[in-house]
Amino acid sequence: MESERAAYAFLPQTPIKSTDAHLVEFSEAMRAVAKTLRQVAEGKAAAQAEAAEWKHKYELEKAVKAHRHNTVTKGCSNCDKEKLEKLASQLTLETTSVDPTSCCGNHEICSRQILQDECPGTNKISHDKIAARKAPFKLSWGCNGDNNGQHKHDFVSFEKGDITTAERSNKQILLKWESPPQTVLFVTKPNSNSVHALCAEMVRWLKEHNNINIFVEPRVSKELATEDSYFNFIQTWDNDEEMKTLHTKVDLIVTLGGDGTVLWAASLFKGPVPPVVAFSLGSLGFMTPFSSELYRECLDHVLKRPFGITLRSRLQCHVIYDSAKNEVDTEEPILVLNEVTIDRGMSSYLTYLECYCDSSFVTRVQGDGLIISTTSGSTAYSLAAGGSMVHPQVPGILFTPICPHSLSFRPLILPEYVTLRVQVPINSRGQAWASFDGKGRKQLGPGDALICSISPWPVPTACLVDSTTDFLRSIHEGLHWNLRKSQSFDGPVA
Ligand SMILES: NC(=O)c1ccc[n+]([C@@H]2O[C@H](COP(=O)([O-])OP(=O)(O)OC[C@H]3O[C@@H](n4cnc5c(N)ncnc54)[C@H](O)[C@@H]3O)[C@@H](O)[C@H]2O)c1
Ligand SMILES: Nc1ncnc2c1ncn2[C@@H]1O[C@H](COP(=O)(O)OP(=O)(O)OP(=O)(O)O)[C@@H](O)[C@H]1O
Repeated sequence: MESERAAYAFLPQTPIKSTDAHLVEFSEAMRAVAKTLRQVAEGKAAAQAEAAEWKHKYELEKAVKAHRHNTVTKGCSNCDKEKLEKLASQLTLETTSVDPTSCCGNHEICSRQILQDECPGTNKISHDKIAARKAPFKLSWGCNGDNNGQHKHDFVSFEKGDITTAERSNKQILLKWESPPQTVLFVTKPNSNSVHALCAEMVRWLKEHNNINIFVEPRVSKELATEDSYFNFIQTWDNDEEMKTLHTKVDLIVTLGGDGTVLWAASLFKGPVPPVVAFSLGSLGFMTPFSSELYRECLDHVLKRPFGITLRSRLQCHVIYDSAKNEVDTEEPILVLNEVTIDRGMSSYLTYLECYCDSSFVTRVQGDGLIISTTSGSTAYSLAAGGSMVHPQVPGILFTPICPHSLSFRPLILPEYVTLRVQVPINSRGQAWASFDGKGRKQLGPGDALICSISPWPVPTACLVDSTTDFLRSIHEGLHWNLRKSQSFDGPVA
């Protein structure tokens, strides 16, 4: 404070003409020094006050514990209110009025009540002291002032200005029907006799045992109808417009196949997706935890009881062509459950891509290409290109180069709320190709770009046990993660 006063005292002694730039600068600098000195002094005072308060709290707690110990060891039959009041009055911290009926359950003093931070009462001085120290603030989610009203109370709570992540967002999500599901959509791997036979069997069983309405893809509808007129009750769709309304009719999706069938089922839904129960009839089956042999028990369970789901985020991708950049983009986004890949396709040239994250430049990719993956896709192509395996409930986007011609291009994981732009530079030698969950290739020429961000429509997949158990089981049993012979017992002792 002395130094600050000296700095201010010095200011009037230096008459400044507004034309004298050096002196103006000097005077500004002096003001800055004065301000910093004041802040340091205030900081020190605040730290001392806080330390004193903590010491005080500690002493108070000690006194309360000692009192409690005495009362318990003496076997008191009633809460010693008088003693407690005396003890509280000796303390400078504000105390709550102690309600003997609420604290006397065990005839002990409720120290938590005494030590509460915000406690209305009569000790005005100490209350003011606490209020002055604690500047209230709010944090909100939303970027660039765009408050879209999407609050994430499940992840961070801001009680009284204290940031806490005690409430985690990755708790297992449970799906509980409020009224019984009535309609099931079957999505099946094509060209497989065993899948076809199982589909027919499951449809029969669901109709006869649960009176469920059934939807199947047009191809399967034709197959079943020609096979047996019994299946005439099965419904399907005739065109894309009808397909777009499927989510309003279907309660549950059953997939029979491998991971590709789950990807296919997800791709039928450009918006909300009903819960998916994935039966394993493929080879790897990373996302297909249910055994087809136990389909009766499994379907009975998911139709009648609450079950765990994994909310698998999807990426929504837009291709912006240089030739059409002035036109309004009317194309619907392409939604992917695994990843979008931008690679060199048939070209033998190096892919050259410029990448941006929101408005920041990320890097140039010079190699075979780039994978932008969801966390569900982290165990697919991204894994093969050296990306990390990520639990599907982790909110993030993976940025994994394919064979980069660079010694230091490590894969990244970015937060889920960013928008990525991958652009083929105008001076690029060749073309690039984008593919979506390994399908639907689109050519990108110089100046064309791909924009992607997390879609608001995730794919809820039913868990066999829970998200984490299922994920670990898949990496162990499907990918044989970290499989190694165990070290023998005998050998040198460390
Ligand atoms: N080099 C590679 O590893 C490579 C190359 C191209 C495509 N793919 C992956 O194939 C996917 C398309 O799958 P498909 O079944 O239609 O094609 P596919 O029949 O070629 O199968 C690819 C393999 O990837 C597995 N797979 C798919 N999604 C997975 C996931 N999320 N986690 C773990 N494994 C997964 C499948 O089980 C299958 O064994 C693409 O999205 C891409 O991720 C991988
Ligand atoms: N209903 C469908 N219509 C058209 N194509 C489909 C359908 N279901 C799956 N496919 C395609 O069939 C291919 C094989 O399917 P899938 O991946 O499910 O079987 P798999 O390869 O035997 O199993 P896994 O992926 O577990 O190794 C995939 O490319 C997938 O896109």
